[in-house]
Amino acid sequence: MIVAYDSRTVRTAEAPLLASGAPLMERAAFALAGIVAREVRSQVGRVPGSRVVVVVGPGNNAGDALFAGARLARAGVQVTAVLTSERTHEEGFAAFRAAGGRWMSLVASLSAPDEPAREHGVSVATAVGTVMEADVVLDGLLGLGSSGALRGVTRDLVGALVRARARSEHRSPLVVAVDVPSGIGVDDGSVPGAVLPADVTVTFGAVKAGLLLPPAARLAGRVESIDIGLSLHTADVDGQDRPAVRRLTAQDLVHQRLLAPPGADAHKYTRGVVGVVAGTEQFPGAAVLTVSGAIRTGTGMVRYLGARDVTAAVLAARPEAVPAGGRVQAWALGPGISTAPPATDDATRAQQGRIRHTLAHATGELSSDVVGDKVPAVVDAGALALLPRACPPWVVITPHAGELAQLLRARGEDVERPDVEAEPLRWAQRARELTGATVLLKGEVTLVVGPGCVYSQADGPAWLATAGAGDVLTGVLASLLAAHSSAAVKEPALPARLAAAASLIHGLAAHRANPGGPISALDVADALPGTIAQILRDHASDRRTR
Ligand SMILES: NC(=O)C1=CN([C@@H]2O[C@H](COP(=O)(O)OP(=O)(O)OC[C@H]3O[C@@H](n4cnc5c(N)ncnc54)[C@H](OP(=O)(O)O)[C@@H]3O)[C@@H](O)[C@H]2O)[C@@H](O)CC1
Ligand SMILES: [K+]
Repeated sequence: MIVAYDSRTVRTAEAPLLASGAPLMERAAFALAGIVAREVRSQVGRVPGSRVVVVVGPGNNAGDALFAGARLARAGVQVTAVLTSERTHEEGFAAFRAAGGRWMSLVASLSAPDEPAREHGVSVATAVGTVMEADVVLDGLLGLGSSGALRGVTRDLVGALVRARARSEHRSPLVVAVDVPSGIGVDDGSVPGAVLPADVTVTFGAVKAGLLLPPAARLAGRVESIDIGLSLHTADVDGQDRPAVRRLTAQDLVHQRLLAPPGADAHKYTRGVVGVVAGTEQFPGAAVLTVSGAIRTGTGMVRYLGARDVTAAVLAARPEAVPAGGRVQAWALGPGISTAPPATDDATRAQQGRIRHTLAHATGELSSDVVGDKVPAVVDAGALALLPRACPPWVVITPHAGELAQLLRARGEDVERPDVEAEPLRWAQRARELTGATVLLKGEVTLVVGPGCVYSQADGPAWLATAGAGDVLTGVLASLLAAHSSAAVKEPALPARLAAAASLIHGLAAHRANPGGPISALDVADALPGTIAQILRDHASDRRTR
């Protein structure tokens, strides 16, 4: 599992070490210089004689970059620092100059106003020209201390660099962000203004939440986390150093038994029975995809409920499906059903009626003596408008940004799709507060918000943004919830973990369906069995040796 922390937690963990004189910045700069040297070597084949520019701001983030720059200069790299502020990290700057680093400043005076240096007050255009000739640029403008959009000359420089890189047809330097890409919301992953997109982010002590959260996550490139000696816990317990964001890996699916091969005494109810209410004559494919997603994830049995023609389509594609009600351990509700009640046709009205009835039982809203009535449910597409006012966490809603905005508006929030896209964490958390449900917000990076936990999964290729892919995900998630049905009702955070697991499996299946090329939703469903077999093969042995 990858875990990420907010800035307050990281600073709290740093404080005692700094007080005892632990050389945190030296450790950070040492590791940073090593990674930059490796990147330079892979870019230009050698380290001495290569060109690196460090762009630096006023604080300790600049200190990391300048000390790393000093190390690189001593290794024979031509290093130039571009200063953007009247003050910078003094010791770092002194070490950098002592190592032979060159520098220029965008401000007219740098702590010594009378010093006649031609490097003072250079134009943004001059700085951009220098950066664009480099092999690697280090973004050491701002780190944990950043607040809001970049301001002043820092904003001008970053804006000009973004434009120069977009214009440059041939080469532009590889960007290594120091701790975080400067200007992102370190804690919430927001992107309030211009940010220089990084190819690599070298982050110190712990991954910062904003590096995993959309939309900033896509500006971080590959994230390399450097251990500088902070001790932070990853456990699921309340406390100051609880992770702000988690990301599951394939290994977690096996180690946490989210995926497990059936035991010798397994039968369909131990493997889980999924009930699907999806599809109408207008959108029969959604029913096929949802049912396929559940069956191909290894569920014990799928019951399908819908109109006769849609049932025929489901059975033609998946003869294993059972076209009748009965005991169900998790529901998949809503794909292929119109999102705008009241429905104008009988078939949609019938499906909506089934969904209302199912949700009333599954959530425990209708008191019932029937054992196993309270069961997890995935609420997608057309079922979102039918969500009860208050839900337990074993109801998992799976909207995309537009659907989430619609659901929030129906609950009195003034929010549109672009607002959700700009601050997905904020709005997913708001939806959880307002509904009580676990929220899986689909996107390039999928967010899952459950009670006291946030997961961020970025596993699928961009090709996965295709019609029907969400229907398959609904089936995958219902299958996992059915396999853990009673635990998911008892443990409030388990549905969120299973939702993150479903997103991960779905993303990996998309890669497997056609590596590097176009995929259809049914291809993703068909790739699920092989993907799951691969995950179990790859990680079963390391589980045994733990
Ligand atoms: N402590 C240690 O030993 C270790 C620290 N480490 C490193 O230190 C980094 C944190 O350093 P930090 O706290 O000095 O903050 P940092 O982000 O460099 O500068 C903040 C200053 O920027 C300014 N500013 C803020 N927002 C702005 C904006 N939007 N636009 C423009 N300017 C803005 C604001 O200055 P002001 O504008 O108020 O003058 C503020 O004071 C951390 O990320 C890691 O890299 C690691 O090496 C581990 C060991
Ligand atoms: K930075």
